[in-house]
Amino acid sequence: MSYNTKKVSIVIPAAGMGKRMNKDINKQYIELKGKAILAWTIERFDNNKYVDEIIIVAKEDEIDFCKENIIKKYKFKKVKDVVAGGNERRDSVFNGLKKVSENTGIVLIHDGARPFVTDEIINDAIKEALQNNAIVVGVPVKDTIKKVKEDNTIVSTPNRKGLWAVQTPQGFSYELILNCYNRGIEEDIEVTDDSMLVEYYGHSVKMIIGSYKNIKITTPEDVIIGEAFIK
Ligand SMILES: Nc1ccn([C@@H]2O[C@H](COP(=O)(O)OP(=O)(O)OP(=O)(O)O)[C@@H](O)[C@H]2O)c(=O)n1
Ligand SMILES: C[C@](O)(CO)[C@H](O)COP(=O)(O)O
Repeated sequence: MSYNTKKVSIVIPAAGMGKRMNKDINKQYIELKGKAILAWTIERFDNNKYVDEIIIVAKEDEIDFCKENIIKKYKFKKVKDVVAGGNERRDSVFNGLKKVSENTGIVLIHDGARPFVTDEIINDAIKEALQNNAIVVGVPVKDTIKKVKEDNTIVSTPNRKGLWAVQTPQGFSYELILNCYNRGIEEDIEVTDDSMLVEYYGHSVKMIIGSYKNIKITTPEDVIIGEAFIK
């Protein structure tokens, strides 16, 4: 599949500190069933028939380790480059976007810490991004969500009906996401995902269904869960 005969590129931010994991190794390199989390994640995209290139964003001091122990070890074919990340996820994604080939049509941005993404979700994200220019993957929340003040006083309880837990991949036309990132970084807009920036600049973004298994490995409990259903 191509976007008007243009490429489908993937940016995988994997340059975080993993502070909430509270381990002495970066969570991307924790192994599930003997394989690093980041390797599982990259493999999903390297094996996808529509993906043309992959850009990995790693911590500056982990680039060589990543190249040797992940990219070379697992013989990934589509990884074009491993670039240095930044202080925030936003900065890391921007560094990755700048390395994407110019003739790219669609970019999917996917957390390195989400190794459970399926080929079906990837295909759906590419297809929907082709049609809608901007999409995010998510699932309807299962718990009641409350807005709480710093003194733990409950402010409000939004209607659960319209609330979704957002995941990745998040997919965009390359021109759109690069333009929003150029502006957002320049204006120092703080975001926790990529879609926020596209929404901030007034563009419509479509939600598509992901999977409750497409979790982000964030805290130690997630490793226990992940070990159970990685495959
Ligand atoms: N400066 C950063 C921060 C995060 N990420 C990546 O973005 C994804 C989602 O971020 P998160 O789960 O928050 O990772 P960390 O920031 O490492 O976690 P923590 O907040 O616990 O430190 C991860 O794959 C992480 O490696 C990144 O590339 N660059
Ligand atoms: C992008 C994301 O995974 C969507 O849920 C999430 O916002 C990343 O947040 P983090 O704090 O960088 O893990």
